[in-house]
Amino acid sequence: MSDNPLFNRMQARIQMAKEMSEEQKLYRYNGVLYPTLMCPEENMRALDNLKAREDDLMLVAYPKCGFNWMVGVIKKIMAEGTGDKTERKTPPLIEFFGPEVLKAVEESPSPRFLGTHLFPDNIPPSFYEKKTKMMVIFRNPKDTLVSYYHFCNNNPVLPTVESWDSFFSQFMKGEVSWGSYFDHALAWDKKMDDPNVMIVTYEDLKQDLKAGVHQISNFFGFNLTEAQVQQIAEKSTFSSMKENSGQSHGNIGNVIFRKGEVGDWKNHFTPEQSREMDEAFNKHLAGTRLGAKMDYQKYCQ
Ligand SMILES: Nc1ncnc2c1ncn2[C@@H]1O[C@H](COP(=O)(O)OS(=O)(=O)O)[C@@H](OP(=O)(O)O)[C@H]1O
Repeated sequence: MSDNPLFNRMQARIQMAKEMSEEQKLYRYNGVLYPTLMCPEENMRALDNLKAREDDLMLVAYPKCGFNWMVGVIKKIMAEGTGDKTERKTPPLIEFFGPEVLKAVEESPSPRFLGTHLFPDNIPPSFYEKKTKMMVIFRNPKDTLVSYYHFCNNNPVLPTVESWDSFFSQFMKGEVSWGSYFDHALAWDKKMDDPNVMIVTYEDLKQDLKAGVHQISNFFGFNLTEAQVQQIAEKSTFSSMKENSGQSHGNIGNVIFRKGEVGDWKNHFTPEQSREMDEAFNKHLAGTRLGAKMDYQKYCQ
């Protein structure tokens, strides 16, 4: 037993997962697949009662697009920007909360840091009503798929993947937890003019993390010094976050912080699968602003 109740809860869920069949590990809520143990129906229903605040910081990501990376970055920005360096261990995913945690979140002081993998239309409406600032991180679909494949293979609360080929097909059909990558991307593309939404890409952040930290802190209204930005960027590299992942995430840390690279898809995709993804990208995202921002040709071809 760890002295961190969150790690213990995760361990308990892993134990429960061992007693479940593979089919039981996912269920559908409003037509979309979710992991049964992490976001049961009770959690999803409880979200109807979550009241957003104007000064909440909201992080949104389709699974495996760099959510945990940005959790690290935003926590550090908040610590520097507010001067409150208390280490908060609660993972900010609102769909993992459940009624009890939600109650505590309702009572916690501003600014609150929240996050989600939910499709934009399934985020509680009060976030839009309150004009809460939402930062969205996207990653190229080929590396996202590879990262998702490894995550499913190594996370006992998710169904074990039968094979690379079968996971590839499931992802392309949107038959994975939180639904279709392309549906998420298209929905966010339509919100790119919203001044309360900022979309960043994993690849741009890999290229220049310092510029990214600047951009993110400005978006959330924190005016950091050059030295603070520099220090946050240094502590948020893949190697430094992986090194600290036991502390920050417990046993699952090694699974989340796997490789942290752009282009690992080249080690997994067959030429045929690569073509299939290119076609899907062209069909859904070519000609969109988000599609252009992703620079698919540079990172996926
Ligand atoms: N600091 C840093 N720099 C670069 N890349 C990083 C960093 N932190 C996490 N990662 C990589 O992000 C991938 C995990 O994505 P998520 O955190 O969104 O996963 S989750 O859906 O919330 O479980 C996963 O990608 P893969 O390594 O390709 O699997 C992580 O390694």
